[in-house]
Amino acid sequence: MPKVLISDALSDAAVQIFKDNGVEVDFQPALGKDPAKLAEIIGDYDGLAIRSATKATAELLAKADNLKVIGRAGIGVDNVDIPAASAKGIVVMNTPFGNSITTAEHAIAMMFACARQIPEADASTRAGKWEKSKFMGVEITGKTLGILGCGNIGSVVASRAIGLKMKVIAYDPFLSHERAQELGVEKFDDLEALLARADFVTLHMPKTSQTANILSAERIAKMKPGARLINCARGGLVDEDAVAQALKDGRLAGAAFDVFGEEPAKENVLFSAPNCVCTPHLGASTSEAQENVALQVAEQMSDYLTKGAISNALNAPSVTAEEAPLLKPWIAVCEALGGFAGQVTENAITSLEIEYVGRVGQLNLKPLTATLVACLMKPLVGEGGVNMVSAPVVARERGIKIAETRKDAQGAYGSYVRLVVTTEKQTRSVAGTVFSDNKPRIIQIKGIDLEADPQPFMLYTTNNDQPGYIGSLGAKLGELGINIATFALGRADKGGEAIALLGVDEQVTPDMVAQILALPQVTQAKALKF
Ligand SMILES: NC(=O)c1ccc[n+]([C@@H]2O[C@H](COP(=O)([O-])OP(=O)(O)OC[C@H]3O[C@@H](n4cnc5c(N)ncnc54)[C@H](O)[C@@H]3O)[C@@H](O)[C@H]2O)c1
Ligand SMILES: O=C(O)[C@H](O)COP(=O)(O)O
Repeated sequence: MPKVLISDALSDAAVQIFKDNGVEVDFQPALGKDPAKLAEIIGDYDGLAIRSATKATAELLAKADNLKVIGRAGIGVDNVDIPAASAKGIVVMNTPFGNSITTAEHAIAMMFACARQIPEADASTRAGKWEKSKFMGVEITGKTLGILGCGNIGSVVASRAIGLKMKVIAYDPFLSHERAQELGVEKFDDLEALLARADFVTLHMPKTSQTANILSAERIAKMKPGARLINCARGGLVDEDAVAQALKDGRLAGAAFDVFGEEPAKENVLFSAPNCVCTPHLGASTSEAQENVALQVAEQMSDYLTKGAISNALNAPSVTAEEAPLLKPWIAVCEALGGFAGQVTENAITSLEIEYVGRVGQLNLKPLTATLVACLMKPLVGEGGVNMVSAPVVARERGIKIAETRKDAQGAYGSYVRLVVTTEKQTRSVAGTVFSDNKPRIIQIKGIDLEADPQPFMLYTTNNDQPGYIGSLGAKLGELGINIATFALGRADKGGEAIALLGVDEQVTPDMVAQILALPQVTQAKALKF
């Protein structure tokens, strides 16, 4: 039974979902704040369910020897080292929509709070001051709202703001003009032009290396005098010192921050700035959103751990629960083809062409290609160096071009996968299919037909097609104490090149390979391991 650790304050609805799906679960919500203790026990778990308090750093992941999936009950995954997770084959998934409405509502609430200084007015009233003239606010109706990042949350904010009779303008390089029109927002291509125009600016973009400090001191200086700034996206997008100074100088009339450069924010320059409303990262904190994201993440993680289905992953292709069983036998074919090619290829690979022929071409090809490439790269980069999650990136880093083609059913098998590997010196191919027993077979090597059943240990030889070879190979293996489990043969033409792919009961050692190579007809011999 797979085992999941919940190390953050997820709704306990997640616990029941895991149990109902046959997943053992440990609910330890305080662990996210105790990285040392988390590191001690992480090795016991197949899955880790988190919010933003748990930091899934490279150091933690180095100890996570059994971990297969990290599920973020929420949106932002800047607390997960995704490259480190990918390198270990850990799928990272989030719940991209579950808290969008709730967070958009918080941004709107913060806009009102800062337009009417509600927190300060509340504190003053409770203190018995009745400072009616001190808290002069502004109307929102008719004002211009500038949205930075108009994705899931930004577009909900836009629709609510339009309902409040605001004019909405948006800066988002990935927002199409059609989508902007559909949302009823005016798209700005120039961020500074938007800043000069907007009465309120609200951020809804992820924090990445491109967006960090996007509202720098220079840009804050270009905001419309008297504007108000809301950040319910991520700390680090805005220069907090510059905002505090602009509030003190009166250049900005107000600000509202839910997120901070350093969290938990026990101290921050904004806390003492005038007209600044602060909340402790509450954007997603409604019972509705927390239930949504907890249920969703528990379903997604269970589906992956028990059925191999992948959804909302940031570092792996999606596979539905319906697709997973259909893909399984073809994944085995891709493992065999990639494993074979990776072990027999001796020169630097420049390109791979993967042909999906017949019905296999109707499946989701991304996981098939990723598996094939991972198995092919393993002998080249080492067992721990690549997996299905990291394979496309590792291949790209090595300058290997990958092409996928779908072809109509053809040949005796109708449906098969053919891998063509081009190196600096030559082009070679290997093909495989699924037999009626739902097991993989290698059906062609270098254009020569054969039928080989992949085995954990194999021996591959090429030879000149002359009488006596099979006998001398069998005798040599007998002499070496190697038991033959399966024996597949093929040849191009009579007297031409012939191939043999044998399943054997134990690993053929390099010394044994040298003795096989010494047989008169042999041109190539390789010990293979799958
Ligand atoms: N305060 C909270 O509790 C809370 C809750 C949920 C989400 N968030 C945060 O809100 C942010 C937005 O979430 P979302 O679900 O809307 O994400 P999303 O991916 O749906 O939208 C983000 C948008 O930002 C845009 N973008 C990317 N780079 C940009 C750039 N350089 N300039 C302008 N726009 C850019 C993208 O095109 C996209 O449209 C994330 O950072 C998320 O972590 C915070
Ligand atoms: O990215 C998110 O989903 C939000 O920042 C919510 O974070 P939280 O789950 O820690 O409240």
